Amino acid sequence: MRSSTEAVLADPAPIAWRTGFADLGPAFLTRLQPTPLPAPYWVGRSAEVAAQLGLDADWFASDAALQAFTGNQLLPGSAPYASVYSGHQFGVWAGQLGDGRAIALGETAGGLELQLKGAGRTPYSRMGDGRAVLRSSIREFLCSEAMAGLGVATTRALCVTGSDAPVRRETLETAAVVTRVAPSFIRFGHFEHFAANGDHASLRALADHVIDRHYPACRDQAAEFGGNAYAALLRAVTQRTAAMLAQWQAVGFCHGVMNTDNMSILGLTIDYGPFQFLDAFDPGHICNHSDSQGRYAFNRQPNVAYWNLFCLGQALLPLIEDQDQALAALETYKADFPQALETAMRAKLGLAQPLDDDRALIEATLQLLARQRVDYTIFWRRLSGAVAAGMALAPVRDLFLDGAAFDDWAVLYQRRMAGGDLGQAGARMHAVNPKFVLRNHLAEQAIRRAQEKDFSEVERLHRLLQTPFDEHPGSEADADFPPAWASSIEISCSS
Ligand SMILES: Nc1ncnc2c1ncn2[C@@H]1O[C@H](COP(=O)(O)OP(=O)(O)OP(=O)(O)O)[C@@H](O)[C@H]1O
Ligand SMILES: [Mg+2]
Repeated sequence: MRSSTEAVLADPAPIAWRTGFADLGPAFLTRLQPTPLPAPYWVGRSAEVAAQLGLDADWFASDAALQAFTGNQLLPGSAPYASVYSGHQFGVWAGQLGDGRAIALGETAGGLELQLKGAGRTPYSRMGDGRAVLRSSIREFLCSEAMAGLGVATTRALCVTGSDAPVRRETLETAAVVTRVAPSFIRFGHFEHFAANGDHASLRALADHVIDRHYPACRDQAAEFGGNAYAALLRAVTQRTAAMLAQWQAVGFCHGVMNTDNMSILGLTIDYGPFQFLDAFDPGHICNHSDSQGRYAFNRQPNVAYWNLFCLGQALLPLIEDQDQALAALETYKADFPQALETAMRAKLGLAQPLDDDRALIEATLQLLARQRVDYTIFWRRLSGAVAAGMALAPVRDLFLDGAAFDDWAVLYQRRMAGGDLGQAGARMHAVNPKFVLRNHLAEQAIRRAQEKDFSEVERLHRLLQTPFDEHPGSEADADFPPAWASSIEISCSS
């Protein structure tokens, strides 16, 4: 390892860069270098993300790549920076935050930003050490890629590297760096920052950048909002956020820290901290051990997203100028989210053509699952198999303690499915109801092995979760109920 990040890798440059967010200037970011970590090693790598970036496979396996993605050597042409944002945390204005441990390497010519999470202190670190621990980095890597495999809008993870450098949390842990990839890492909090400071010129520059780069159609849609493209932007972000929330709720994903600084302007899932995929279906489940009030409980997520969008709307108001236009843009959430969720749930049930009563059937299904705390993922997968086998519901019924309640529901479901092609319905259901999700205990097993320097479980899970709708014979244990010890796993904001 070289002692300084000033050292530049030899040609040929593995990545072509273009200017992007960084062009907005010093009000938005601070140029700086990642802080090196000693003797890094690979923990996990995504060939799929590497291919999206057009990385040469041999180079991606090289020591040069290992050093670059740990922040130990600069990639040619990269000009790293950390950006400033603010935000509301747990419903309270938190003031200035910013990339306290994420350092952007820049934007590729293909329009993807690369960011090292855990690459050292920045001017926005406040009391933090700028680092991320191996445990949370593995969770972020695996979950980003698992969400992509599920078809959920998300930032991606190229790789994780580790180092034996100690990092203090509740106990002494070791450092790791996740290389994240997304078209943009701009958050609602970036807008809130400039609005709160009354810096409307920067606010406008940021909004124009986001429209030009990511939402060009908003210029045309401005006509619907009295010529105001920023109101069209607010509506577009609202629509994407509604779509993302419907995906989360349908797949049983609990984010855990839906602060406005963790809301992507592109409607991507960002910041994999105390997240959890539901095991037993408990609508009020709180996955973040630090969330004592349950603000971010599973069933509150859709409303929190709307609350967060409202904060974004407030921040954009100096540009939108007309409060009614802003409210009209936000209003779309109230129709879009339920509509998107209903579509997703109908697909999970295998219903091809929508009928008026579907909403009632969906509600009855979720209430039944909630009352009996049935495992969410296993229920849907077994139901898919049961339908494919011609309504052979016995294995699904086995999941319920109160069989009579299941039978009552089954009458409704069978009536709804009558006359349809069950083979086709089952096939459709298998394509939307995953067999595998990154349950906490699976991540935990991979983490424990990785802490012993055995990264095979990270690799195995990563591969499995890329195609979570496939059967993967031999991986039955990964699709099974969580073991008893899983309920004792405590996931907090500490990472
Ligand atoms: N160890 C740390 N050192 C410095 N800053 C930190 C650290 N942990 C969190 N922060 C900062 O605290 C704020 C809130 O943290 P939060 O947990 O939401 O984000 P994060 O996990 O660091 O990163 P991201 O949102 O980029 O995934 C952010 O400004 C973040 O950069
Ligand atoms: Mg965050």
